[in-house]
Order: sequence, then structure tokens, then C-alpha cells
Amino acid sequence: MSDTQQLLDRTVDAIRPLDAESIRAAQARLDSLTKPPGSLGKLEDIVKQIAGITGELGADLSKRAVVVMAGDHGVCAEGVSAFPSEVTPQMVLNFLAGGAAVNVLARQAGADVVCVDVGVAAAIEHPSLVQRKVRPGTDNIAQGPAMSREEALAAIAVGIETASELAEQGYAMLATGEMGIGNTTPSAALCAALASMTAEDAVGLGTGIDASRRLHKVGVVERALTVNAPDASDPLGTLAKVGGLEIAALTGVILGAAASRLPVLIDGFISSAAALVASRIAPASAAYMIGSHLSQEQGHGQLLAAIGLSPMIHLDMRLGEGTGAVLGFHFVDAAQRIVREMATFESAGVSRG
Ligand SMILES: Cc1cc2ncn([C@H]3O[C@H](COP(=O)(O)O)[C@@H](O)[C@H]3O)c2cc1C
Ligand SMILES: O=C(O)c1cccnc1
Repeated sequence: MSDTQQLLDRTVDAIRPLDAESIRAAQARLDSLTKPPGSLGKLEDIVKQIAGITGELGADLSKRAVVVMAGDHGVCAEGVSAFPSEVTPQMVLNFLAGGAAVNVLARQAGADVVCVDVGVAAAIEHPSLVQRKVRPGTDNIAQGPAMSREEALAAIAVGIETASELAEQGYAMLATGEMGIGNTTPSAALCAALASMTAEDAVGLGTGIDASRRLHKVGVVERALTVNAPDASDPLGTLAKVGGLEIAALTGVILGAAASRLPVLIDGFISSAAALVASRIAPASAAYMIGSHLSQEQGHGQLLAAIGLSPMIHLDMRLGEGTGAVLGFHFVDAAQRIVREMATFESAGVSRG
């Protein structure tokens, strides 16, 4: 068995269920606070989930990072995006210079941005770029597999190692982000292959194609499914056939975060496709995921539902990069602050119903 397969198997084995006793203690604490039971809605769910993950109530999650995985897509040759592949390395340099939307929103949320080249088609030189290129872009999924099974495992390993290194450095919470022109196409193919969605349901406008180009993109996804015949009972093989390098690496980040008992905020359509693969490889990993926003990308709602996630915010965003996920950090902070600072019925002298 290959080293990367062993790393994946070890990581999956290390993912434990959440701590039921800590969840019970969080529920009891929440019910003692000066509010009708359950009235803080999803904030209460987050408090319980974080307690179950960390084993403590109101844990300090201030050291956090968004991992931006970058890779290119052979399927861009089919004309599925409004932008050319050159934008992928150009945006990577923008991330490294601190000028992209995710950098601004990460600063707002006190998060570091970690940018990893796992499969950009061009060579990028920058001292802050994590160089982990598995191969320079995928092959065209409309004609054959995106990559080999071994390459998919290698990209997953990059993500697992990134998450476990961040955990060792004391990061307490992660978010997923990506950059890869064309990547809404393999993401839609993964939805169709693993979540029983039709290509028509799963394909959206991505960076802003028009309605007729979207119909063409639906046909490209259908061709990718016919040509590759992915098997839903083999999520790794499906990822290799119709996925992408940055998607595979994000699958690894999510599995690695779960194995290290770190909460992981899931961004938009592409990150959620990676989360879908993670949940199919290791169902226990879903308990460590926190849905962030509902992307405008068609199919994101159905995709989140297939993983069992529900979004916290609806801001009509459709960018990716991790922008929605880092905004989600603010709501996790708010939830943790509630459980740390709110008065109880007893301490405030408020009568219970
Ligand atoms: C300037 C620019 C910045 C971006 N940041 C994220 N994306 C987003 O758009 C791409 C997916 O859409 P499609 O499948 O239609 O190509 C991904 O790179 C995603 O991260 C961007 C796209 C552009 C053009
Ligand atoms: O939801 C996303 O992640 C998304 C949607 C459109 C384009 N890029 C990313």
C-alpha cells in the first residue's frame, strides 16, 4: 500500500465522534442562561458542536487560519469559465500580496491566510507560497480522468499534512478556501456523482457565464460523467476521475482538521464539493464541519443538504477563496462569547418560566 493511502487510512481512523458529555454540559449551561431555551438558534448549535469537538466550554479559538488551495483545470479547454486559467496564478500572487477579498475578510476576522500551490499550471515563485504541486493542472474531465488515483491521494495528503502542521502550530480553527479557474465544473460533476444531483441542478454560472454557456457547461459535466463513469461507492476514485487537485487537497484539510479535533468552516460551492468527498470517505468528519454561507452558485443549497450542513449566512456571495468561511468565524466568536459571558437565571436573579 502506498504511503499516501496509509496516511489517508490513519487519518480516517483517527477521526473520533464528538464528546457526548461535553455536548450535554454545553446544553445544560445554555439552558441556564437568561433566555428562553433554544432562542439563540444556530449559535447554540455552534456552542454545542465546538464543545463536543474541543471537550471544553467556550474554548479559545482565536488562532485561526484559512487554507487557500490552488490548482488548475484541463476542462477549461471546453470554455466553461468566463475567465482564462492565467487568472489562477495571478490571483495566487494577489493572495500572497494581501490584496484579495479573502485577505481583507481574514484580517477582519483575525485569521491568517495560508496559500498552497497543489496544482497550478504555471510556476509561481514567492517566499510565502507553500509549494506542494502534485502536477501542473488536471487533464480535461470531458475526455478522461482528471488525474490518477495516486495523484488524488497525493493531493489529499498535502491537505492532511497542512491541517496537522497548523494544528501543531496551535491553530484552533480552520477555514477552507480555493482558487482555480474552472473549478465549479468538477465541483458540479462531484455533486452529480456523489450526491445524486443532476448536472442541470448542479451547474451554475461560476465566475459569470451567460445562460447559453451554462447550458454548454451542463453538457460538459454530462460528458465527464459518461466518459469517466464514476462509482459513488468509491469516493476517492470519483475524486480522481472528475475532481480537481485543490478540491482533493481541501478534502485532505477537512479530514486532517477532524483528525486533529479542529472545527473547520466550509466555504462555498467548491469547498462544499470537497466536504462532500470528505463526508463520503469518512462520515464521522461531518461532525467537525461548520457550514458558513449559502453561495449564489446554483446547487450549493442541495450540496450542503447532502452533507447535512446548513449555512449561517446568506449574503448573495459567489466568490469562493474562503470568503464566506472566514465570515463564519465571526459567528463562531459570537457563539463562544455568549457561553462565556452571559448571565445565568441564578446570577442575574431572573425567574424561570
Ligand atoms: C478574479 C477572480 C478571483 C476569484 N477568486 C475566486 N474565484 C472563483 O472563481 C473560480 C470558479 O469559477 P469558474 O468555474 O467559473 O471559473 C475559482 O477560481 C473560484 O475560486 C475567482 C475568479 C476570478 C475571475
Ligand atoms: O461558491 C463558490 O465557492 C463559488 C461560486 C462561484 C464562483 N466561484 C466560487
